[in-house]
Amino acid sequence: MTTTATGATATRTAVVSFDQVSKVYGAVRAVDGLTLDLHPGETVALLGPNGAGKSSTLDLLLGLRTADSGTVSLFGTTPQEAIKAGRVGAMLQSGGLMEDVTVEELVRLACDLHPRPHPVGDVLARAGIASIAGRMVNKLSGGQEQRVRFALATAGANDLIVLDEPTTGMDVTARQAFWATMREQAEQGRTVLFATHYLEEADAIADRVLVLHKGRLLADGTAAEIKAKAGARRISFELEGAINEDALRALPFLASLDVNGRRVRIQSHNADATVHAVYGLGLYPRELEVAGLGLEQAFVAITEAEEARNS
Ligand SMILES: Nc1ncnc2c1ncn2[C@@H]1O[C@H](COP(=O)(O)OP(=O)(O)OP(=O)(O)O)[C@@H](O)[C@H]1O
Repeated sequence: MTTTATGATATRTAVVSFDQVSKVYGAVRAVDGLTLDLHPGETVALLGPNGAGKSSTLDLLLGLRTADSGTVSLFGTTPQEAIKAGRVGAMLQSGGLMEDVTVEELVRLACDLHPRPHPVGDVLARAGIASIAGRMVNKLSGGQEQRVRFALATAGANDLIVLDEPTTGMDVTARQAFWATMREQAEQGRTVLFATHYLEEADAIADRVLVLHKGRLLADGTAAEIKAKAGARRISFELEGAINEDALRALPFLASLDVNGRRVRIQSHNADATVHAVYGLGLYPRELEVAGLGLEQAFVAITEAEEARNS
């Protein structure tokens, strides 16, 4: 149920819906009771350390694997039905490209197979591969291959685009062009879900971030909310003279301490109280800075806290 700006309540079908979904490989719970809904027009980043279950989640979403329990639905139907209807485009990490064809032939094939295809020329141009359209697929660089995968994922009018670490191997220019295109897709109401190891991409591009750890959802919110959830702030200053690390380590609300030469870096759960205590030690911190955590630090803090809870 959604409440609109006018206060009216409307029901909208989730683009993706996971209800208590689990996937087990032997003793490994790759996906563990995952429940979440994605909505039209959202750009969602899926973050998690190696082995967190990101690829397994995307495989379940795309119907490439079957859940051991729970239900996965896309647009209120099964993943297979949604894909058959041409509503989903995917760009996965693995999976070789057909080799003995040119880039254009491969893209044309993808367009021919799509129920709602875009013109081949548009697809090539959008993916930045018009200039290499005549090249054999087996002669491409890693970054060019990624662009071809991207073209295949956007060969038709999909409502959901699923990307597993899409910019791996792309240079900075290709990466920027890629995300500009993805933003356009989201502005047109498409839902974009991407798994990434580049936290700065999640921070810059996603309007919603899902943090997965051991197959469970640890955090779900905007990048700002995830940073706030980590609950710590960064304090940085310089000290003159010998530094007594033991005294610093005993500061209140300390989450971490790093001393490098004269520079002291602290993560604190209560920055005001920690800084006050630094002065209380009779120290005179110079070039004092207090800032929130970056997404990367928040992500590490959240997953480490979960590890500590489980150990
Ligand atoms: N086919 C499989 N057989 C057995 N175990 C598997 C299989 N696929 C994945 N796993 C295990 O399930 C867990 C989740 O793996 P998954 O590939 O989904 O994680 P990921 O978050 O995508 O990791 P990465 O960031 O390294 O790509 C891991 O412990 C992995 O070893």
